Amino acid sequence: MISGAQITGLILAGGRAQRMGGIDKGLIPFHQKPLIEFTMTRLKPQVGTILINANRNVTKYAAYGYPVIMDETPDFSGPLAGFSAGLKACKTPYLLTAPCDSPLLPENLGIRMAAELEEGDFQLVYASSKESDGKVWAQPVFCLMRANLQDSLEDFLKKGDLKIDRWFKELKSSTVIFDDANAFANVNTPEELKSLEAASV
Ligand SMILES: Nc1nc2c(ncn2[C@@H]2O[C@H](COP(=O)(O)OP(=O)(O)OP(=O)(O)O)[C@@H](O)[C@H]2O)c(=O)[nH]1
Ligand SMILES: [Mg+2]
Repeated sequence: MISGAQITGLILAGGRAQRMGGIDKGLIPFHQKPLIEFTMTRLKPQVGTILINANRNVTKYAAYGYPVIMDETPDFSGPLAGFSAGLKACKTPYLLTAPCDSPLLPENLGIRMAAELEEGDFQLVYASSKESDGKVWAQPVFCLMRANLQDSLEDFLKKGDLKIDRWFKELKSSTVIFDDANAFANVNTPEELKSLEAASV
């Protein structure tokens, strides 16, 4: 069985947050605390160690006591740039990613995805959420992967492709469906921030 100690948690906070007005999304206050702290609190018990992927305010993120890694490419080329930096810095056999803007992420994210990865001998497992109307949505930035995928991702990015689902299709991958879609609620705009805050007192 894959243990939490074998997993490095990668918090993705490297985006531009354009829909939030271009400020650093991980640091905006949510219930009076920087948003990233909620992802950190939920992820911490599920992993052995944490890495923070950020491209701005590195000193502020470093104050949490975890390594802060930046994208190698300075052009905000998307979450796969964060995955790539994470895989390079990862010293455990598995990497579990979660975005900084989903403060209610499942407490059993790691354990369920690890069970799926192991059972099917997959290279990568991503989360999906089931809405109340039964629709299932991929949540590809919640992802457990083998740390040996670094070369595969490098080759993919070298082709100039940035689409996360296209990389997944090159791999032996699977998904785990979580019934509580609310756990994946994410904050993209100031309005979403307000309404999620009101809904999660
Ligand atoms: N490392 C890295 N992560 C990114 C990049 N773009 C997005 N992400 C991360 O991917 C996750 C999902 O992205 P979005 O929700 O679109 O966040 P965003 O790109 O900052 O926001 P918008 O600019 O409004 O799209 C977030 O955790 C982002 O931090 C990037 O260029 N580099
Ligand atoms: Mg984006």
